Amino acid sequence: MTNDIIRARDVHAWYGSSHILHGIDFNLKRGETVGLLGRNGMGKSTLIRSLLGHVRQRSGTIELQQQDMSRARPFHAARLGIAYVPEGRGIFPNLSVRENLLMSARAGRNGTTAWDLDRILDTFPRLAERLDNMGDQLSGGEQQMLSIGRALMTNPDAIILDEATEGLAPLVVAEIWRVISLIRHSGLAALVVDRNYRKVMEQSDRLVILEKGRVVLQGEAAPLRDDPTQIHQYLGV
Ligand SMILES: Nc1ncnc2c1ncn2[C@@H]1O[C@H](COP(=O)(O)OP(=O)(O)OP(=O)(O)O)[C@@H](O)[C@H]1O
Repeated sequence: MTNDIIRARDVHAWYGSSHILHGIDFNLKRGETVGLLGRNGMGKSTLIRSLLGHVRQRSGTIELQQQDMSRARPFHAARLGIAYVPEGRGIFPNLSVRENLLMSARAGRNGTTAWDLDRILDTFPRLAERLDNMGDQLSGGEQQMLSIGRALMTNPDAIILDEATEGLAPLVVAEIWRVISLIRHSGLAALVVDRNYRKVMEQSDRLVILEKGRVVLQGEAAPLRDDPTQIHQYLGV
């Protein structure tokens, strides 16, 4: 049995007549954290959105949990245990923190309910203090925590975080990275996109770098951390 939660081969994607992804191969294995890097507009979000079925105009082979996703719709990915925290969050503004969390609660594919309300509130003490506040009364950082909390409440096998720290104050950013590290060490697989490439390198087992819709570098994170010359070259930093 393969260990891949996500397995994609030769993925192309288009927005109208703009050809954005040009034949991408990508894997996410059980339990690993992959950092997806690349300068602005290189196709990171488009790759994620294509893998999950949000981009209609796509081709190639995409399998989630060994199931063919070529015709699948976004809710299939969620059902297969792949939780997505999109750029710009996605919470219910008119529901309380508690309601937001409880409405996402469900057992994982293997029946686990390891992530329940108590564990989320232990993980995010800020949410515990705001349980009865409405989503739209939260700060940006609290909304982001809630969005991650909602994803974890589904007891997924993998979580995808696209720019989870974008636009947040430094203390909140540090808090989100603490949780990303905790998620990583909990055994859940993760795919992480973030502008802070140093943090991504530090928190990933493997790195994938995109340039103009192609994978230009991928490999174990440790050697790339030790010698970041290539990373600097591709990221222009
Ligand atoms: N909905 C859309 N319609 C048309 N073009 C799009 C759309 N979304 C993204 N693009 C274009 O596709 C290309 C890849 O964008 P994408 O958002 O995937 O990049 P990214 O690597 O995630 O960068 P960023 O960090 O800026 O989000 C860019 O040229 C962008 O302008």
